[in-house]
Amino acid sequence: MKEKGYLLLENGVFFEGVRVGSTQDMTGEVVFNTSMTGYQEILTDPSYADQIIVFCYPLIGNYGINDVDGESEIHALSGAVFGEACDIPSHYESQSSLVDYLNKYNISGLVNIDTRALVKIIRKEGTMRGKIVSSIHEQVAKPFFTHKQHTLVEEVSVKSSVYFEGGSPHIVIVDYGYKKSIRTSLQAEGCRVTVVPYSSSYEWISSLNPDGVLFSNGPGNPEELSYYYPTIKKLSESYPCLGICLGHQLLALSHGASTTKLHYGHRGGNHPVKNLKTNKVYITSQNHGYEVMESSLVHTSFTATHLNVNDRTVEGMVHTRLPVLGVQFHPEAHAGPSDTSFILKEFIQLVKENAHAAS
Ligand SMILES: NC(=O)CC[C@H](N)C(=O)O
Repeated sequence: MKEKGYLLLENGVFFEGVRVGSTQDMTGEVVFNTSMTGYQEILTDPSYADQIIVFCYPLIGNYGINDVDGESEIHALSGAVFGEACDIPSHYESQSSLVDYLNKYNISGLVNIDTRALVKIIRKEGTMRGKIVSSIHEQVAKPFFTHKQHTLVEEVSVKSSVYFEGGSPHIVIVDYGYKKSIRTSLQAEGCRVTVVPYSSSYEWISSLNPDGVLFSNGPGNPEELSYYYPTIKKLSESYPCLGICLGHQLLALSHGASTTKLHYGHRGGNHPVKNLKTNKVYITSQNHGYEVMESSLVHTSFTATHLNVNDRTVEGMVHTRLPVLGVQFHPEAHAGPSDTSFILKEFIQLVKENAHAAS
């Protein structure tokens, strides 16, 4: 028997659908992703911790779930909402259906939702919290927040350092909830990689003798990590650095810039980003709810290198003196286009050049 379920929004509006996966009631920030494909990568991106993902594309699950495309072992999201979930997938790599996958990993899901109407509300009123529940009665009075003692990053970061064999250079990833594709892109370029917990000290990281440091993507408000700004700043003054998404925001904040929350965020695989030097536009993969305020970069030695063509948010920056850069989008792709994969190559080149300069 199919069990009825509801998505209740903080503004009182609710949508009725059918429960799939875990039938546990869940709360989270309701965000939408416009990607047509890449649902497995999206469901396993740790940056979605404490969020309910609404998939805009009406039919999800067509090519099933495979053994290779997960971006992390963790399923940090609070829940997922679909128009239709395909239960007869077809693909040579497919190992299970989307619904079997949601069941296996205890992910609360909801199908048969008018995602178009739902996304219209979020676009108009802005991102808000919501709940996936089995019964609507008496829900409005119950809180939309689950009180947490710790930051979301603490939930998803590695607990101790992990080393991945490879050649040169040696890159340390400071893990705020990193996507596997960031590491594998570095390894594909010949790097050896050490992934360290988000709370690692400057002394610990420098004892690993990195040639470069990469601050990863991750969930939540970057300002929750203000305690770590001095460490991040010191690392960026000592090593070539790249920040991706949350890592980009943290680099900016640690140098004195500010961040603010976007009305409904950028989550999808076709966000146009303009390189301000060349005027070239790249189609990028994105997943962020906060932005670095362009006006605040004057308090730092960073200059904006990329802007989002849709709303002019800062999508990239470079330090004027140090070999340090940040991108708000995802050069590692997965989900989404790999058109900006050269950013990772350029970072490795920067690391190599600076290693030569130092020796
Ligand atoms: N993917 C990310 O790193 C997201 C960064 C941050 N949590 C934001 O929503 O803006």
